[in-house]
Amino acid sequence: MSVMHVWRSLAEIPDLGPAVVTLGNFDGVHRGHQAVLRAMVADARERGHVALAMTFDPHPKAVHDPAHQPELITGLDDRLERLAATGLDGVLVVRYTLDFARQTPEEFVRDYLVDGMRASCVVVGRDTRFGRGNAGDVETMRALGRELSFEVDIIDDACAVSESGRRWSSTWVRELLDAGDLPGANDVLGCAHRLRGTVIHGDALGREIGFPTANLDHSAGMIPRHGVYAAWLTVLDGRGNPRAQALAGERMAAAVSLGMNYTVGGTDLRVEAFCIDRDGLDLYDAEVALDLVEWRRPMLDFGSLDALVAALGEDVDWCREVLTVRT
Ligand SMILES: Cc1cc2nc3c(=O)[nH]c(=O)nc-3n(C[C@H](O)[C@H](O)[C@H](O)COP(=O)(O)O)c2cc1C
Ligand SMILES: Nc1ncnc2c1ncn2[C@@H]1O[C@H](COP(=O)(O)OP(=O)(O)O)[C@@H](O)[C@H]1O
Repeated sequence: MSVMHVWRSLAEIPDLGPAVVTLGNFDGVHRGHQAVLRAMVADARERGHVALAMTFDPHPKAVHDPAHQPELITGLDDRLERLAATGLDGVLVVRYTLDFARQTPEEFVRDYLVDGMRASCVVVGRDTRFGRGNAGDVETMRALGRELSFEVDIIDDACAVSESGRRWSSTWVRELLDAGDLPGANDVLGCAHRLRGTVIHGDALGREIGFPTANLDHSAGMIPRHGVYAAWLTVLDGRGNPRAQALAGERMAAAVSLGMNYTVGGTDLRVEAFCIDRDGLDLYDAEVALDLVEWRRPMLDFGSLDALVAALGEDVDWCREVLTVRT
């Protein structure tokens, strides 16, 4: 598989010939997104054109309405990784600003889609909106296509609906994550929900009670319902820690605790992972990913460390079993 290009500005895009182009936030790159993108890639291949997408960072809502911006399902790194898996040839990441949003629909289409990305065909949903004040819609795109000589392909609704009849959507994924329904969320996502972060120092109590936990300085991935989860921990980058780097890419079974450590008087959100059957790890400073598999129970105040330790033993047994079944 060829590597997907990632461009941060129009000026970086080389001439790759005519392109089938789509645009969107692609939050989570869920199965609806994947279906559309795969169909588009297949169509581009048939035409002998390249398949390109435009995506926005930050999320437009974060710029227009910061008070109501949604927590993104993944950070940009995971969005790009998942976009690459659909076979796209390139992605333009547009730095979304109020200035960018001020372009008229025509300016945007001419400068970005036609001159910048060389669109021979633009793929959009029925409810697409673009340009200043969201003035552009499907009809605007069709009219601009006639004027500027590109086709407009409206996404087939069949692509957008799951077997249950509900439309695939980022909102659906967020609802499932809020409910702690990880098998459900992972099904809509088409892959495990991933949290990313750097391993930092906690209170150094874990090693005393026999359950050392890698504490994450959480940097990306929507925080789902608090509680205990079975998960896979992967070291993405040792970041100067050679012992962690030696484990890079290896998936380790983990019991994850996500929330307030009430038993020890905790009042802030902690994201911690105990790697099962792995003694003597050193993960400090590494960038790690947690792929969440299943929620077990809420965070509790056990009243004593002894009771907490007993519960952790049971949690770990449960996680070991869940992760053996779901490889
Ligand atoms: C699987 C698992 C479940 C946990 N559940 C709880 C819990 O229900 N309540 C709680 O107060 N702390 C819970 N913890 C967090 C511990 O309190 C925490 O790991 C311990 O205080 C050590 O923290 P440290 O890494 O900062 O040293 C859990 C930890 C793990 C690994
Ligand atoms: N099985 C393991 N799972 C997770 N971390 C481990 C494990 N074994 C050793 N470690 C190391 O121990 C650290 C956690 O120990 P802990 O006493 O909880 O300290 P802290 O409070 O700083 O997290 C982790 O950051 C990691 O480097």
